[in-house]
Amino acid sequence: MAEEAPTRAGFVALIGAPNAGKSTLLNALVGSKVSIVSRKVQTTRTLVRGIAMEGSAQIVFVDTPGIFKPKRRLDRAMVTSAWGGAGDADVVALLLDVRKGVDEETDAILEKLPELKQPKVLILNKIDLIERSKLLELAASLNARIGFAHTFMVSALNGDGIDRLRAELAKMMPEGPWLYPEDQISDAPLRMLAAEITREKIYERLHEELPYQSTVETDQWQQRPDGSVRIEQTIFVERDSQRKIVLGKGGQTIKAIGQAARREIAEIAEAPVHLFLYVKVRENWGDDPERYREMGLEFPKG
Ligand SMILES: Nc1nc2c(ncn2[C@@H]2O[C@H](COP(=O)(O)OP(=O)(O)OP(=O)(O)O)[C@@H](O)[C@H]2O)c(=O)[nH]1
Repeated sequence: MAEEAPTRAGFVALIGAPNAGKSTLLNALVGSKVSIVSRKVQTTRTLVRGIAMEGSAQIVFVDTPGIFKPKRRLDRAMVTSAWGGAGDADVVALLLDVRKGVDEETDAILEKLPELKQPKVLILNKIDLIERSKLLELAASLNARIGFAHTFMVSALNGDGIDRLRAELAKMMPEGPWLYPEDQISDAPLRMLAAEITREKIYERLHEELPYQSTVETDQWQQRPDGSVRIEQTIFVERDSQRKIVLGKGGQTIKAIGQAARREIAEIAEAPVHLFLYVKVRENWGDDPERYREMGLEFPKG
């Protein structure tokens, strides 16, 4: 039997200011439509943005929104955990628009980067827009400031440097089994985003009664022959009293949550959506470190 290369899999936290070209880069790296993870949904937690395959390696790109200019109260409260999300990743990648250079926000990010222990890489994007001498100058000055393991110069728009970037990131992934089954790679970001949208709708309506006490999982994402999508999600709460709050009187609350979520999910899915929501009590939810990890939150120790 021929010896196969060991499988590798890991997370790359992609940090980039708005308009640095994250969506364009992910589309180029992943080769499927991931830009659906739109500007509109300003979520706060670590989000899977796309999954790239390179040989036997699986590279899961996660986004840590909220690091740049946290505006909303919840966002501000969660910035620490957004950084925590970056801390969980195997590689932290800083994406920079070379034409824009280092502005105030990026400067603040650069200040914080050394606190993260894992390898960091610098991705200089939009190299099609500036002169080579300026590009090299920028690369040199950033490398003098932070010990980047690699510096990549790419144009996400025309594809320059993308194959090399993907190949090098693959080598940085730890050996281990893939994190996502192959047949879910293309819709994993959508599943997660849909869960995030529903969670956001719950938060909008119930944050006083249910601060951070629910999670949402997308159990089913099924394309139907008529072009619509059937989605089933489970909302997990800690106690039966919370389940009643989520359901509301005569099911009014969950109905409203479902309607609002369905509208937004249909936009990202670009298809009519049938959304089915279930509410379940998960006992001792708060004691399960795995749940915290899934949300990109650190498990409170001690
Ligand atoms: N010239 C040039 N333009 C680029 C390049 N990459 C991205 N852009 C453009 O930069 C703009 C912002 O790109 P997006 O991919 O939407 O960037 P983003 O705002 O970081 O993505 P989100 O995080 O999803 O909001 C778009 O107009 C892109 O076409 C590049 O390599 N060269």
